[in-house]
Parts: sequence; C-alpha cells; structure tokens
Amino acid sequence: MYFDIMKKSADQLNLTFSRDQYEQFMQYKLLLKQWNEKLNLTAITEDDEIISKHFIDSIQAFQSEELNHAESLIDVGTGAGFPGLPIKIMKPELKITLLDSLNKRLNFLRAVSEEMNLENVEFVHSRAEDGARKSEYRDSYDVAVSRAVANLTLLTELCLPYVKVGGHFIALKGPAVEQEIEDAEYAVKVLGGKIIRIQKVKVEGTDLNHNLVVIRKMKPTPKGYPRSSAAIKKSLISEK
Ligand SMILES: C[S@@+](CC[C@H](N)C(=O)[O-])C[C@H]1O[C@@H](n2cnc3c(N)ncnc32)[C@H](O)[C@@H]1O
Repeated sequence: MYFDIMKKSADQLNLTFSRDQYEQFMQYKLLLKQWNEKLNLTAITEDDEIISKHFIDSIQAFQSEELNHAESLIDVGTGAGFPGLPIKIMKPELKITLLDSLNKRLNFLRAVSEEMNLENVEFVHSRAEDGARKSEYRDSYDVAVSRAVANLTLLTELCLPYVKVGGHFIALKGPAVEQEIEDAEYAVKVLGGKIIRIQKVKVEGTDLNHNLVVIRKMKPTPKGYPRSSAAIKKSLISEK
C-alpha cells in the first residue's frame, strides 16, 4: 500500500524502484517494529511515519549527485540504519559500512541485512572518534553520511576523516541550518573540507523541509583529528 508514494519519491530522484526493493523496505519496517519492542531503536513507530520520516527522508541523500557517483559509503552513528540502509536498498551495488557505538543496534542491522540478503555491508561497533584513527577506515570512503548525531562542527570532525580526498561528507540536517553552518565554517576548513552546497529537501508525504549540507574533502584531515571524545567534549574546533 506504500508502493506508490515510495515509487513517486524514487522517480523524483531518478532512481529505479522495483517490487523487490519495496519488499525489502517492508521487511525492514516489520523487523524495526518487532525489535523496537525490546530495544530502543526509534520513537517513530507508525507505518506511514516509518515510510516518510525514515525511508523517504533517508533516500533524499540521493539529491546530492555525489552519492549517485559513489562506490563506497560510511554511515556514522547509523542507529537503526538511517540513512545508510535505505540508501543501500536503492543502490545495491554500493559498498557500505554502518558504524555505531551501540552494539545492540548493530545486532539489529545484521539481522535486517541478512533477512534482506544484502551483500557488501560492513558493521563497525566503535565510537566514530576511534574508528577514524584506524587505517582501514581513514581516508577510505567516497562518501560519508550522517543524520541526527551531532551539530555540524562536531559531526564534521567525526565524519570527514573517513572520506577520501576528493570525496564528500553529506550531512542530513533539519530545516534550520544557517547558524550551524556559520558556526562550523572554521572547523570544516581546519579539517580539510569545504562546504560546496546546501540543498533544500522536501520530504514526500510530510511537511518536512530538510537540508543536505555537502562538504568536499579538499586535503587530508590533519593527523590530530578527530580528537578523543574527552577532548572534543571540552571544546569544539573554533577560531574564537
Ligand atoms: C539520534 S540517533 C540517530 C540514528 C540515525 N542516524 C537516525 O537518523 O535515525 C544517534 C546515533 O548515533 C550514535 N552515536 C552518537 N555519537 C556517536 C559516536 N561518537 N560514535 C558512534 N556513534 C555515535 C548513537 O549510538 C545513536 O545510535
């Protein structure tokens, strides 16, 4: 019954959308609701909201053309898989890594991925600060994405180190981003990035107006970043 609204969103994004992909989303929704009874995965539990606020919202990342060209992606602070898993369902050939500091959420994601027969999905149980210092993850991805994890200053410190030089970090943000962007500008530069675009996003089936902040990695992130979580807690990167 949600096929038409999802197909409409996919069409708007120039993505193909098959009955099989739809079935994968329906399996995902069912497991999300089942596991949510025991684990705290999401506050969104109504079917139509799972479709719009999780699935359709997540795939809006494809409005950034950089994602269409990517071969590898990391979702930092993926939680119950957003936006990483819906992106993977829409672009199955993408190699993805789902990272979160809570292992019970990764157990859920392993179960969902197995049920949906997804290949080339890696699960990393780590704080983002620690994973980004490991050579197998640092400078390794065409694209990093993240939604609802931190403000843009902190998020860029957590995500940009994972991206290859020339690759992109796409932050999925809410309606009011102007101040956050202004506050983050200095940190983005220090970390080797440049904000190249802010894209307004309308989420089908809702009155939500979101933004994608697209940051290109211009040069390697200096070795000292990301700092330890204790150091980050003391102060965000700022020129003041
Ligand atoms: C509010 S949830 C958002 C989850 C998902 N991205 C979404 O949009 O629904 C934040 C998630 O980020 C994870 N997280 C927060 N800080 C983190 C860090 N420093 N390293 C790794 N994961 C982190 C939390 O465990 C949680 O699963």
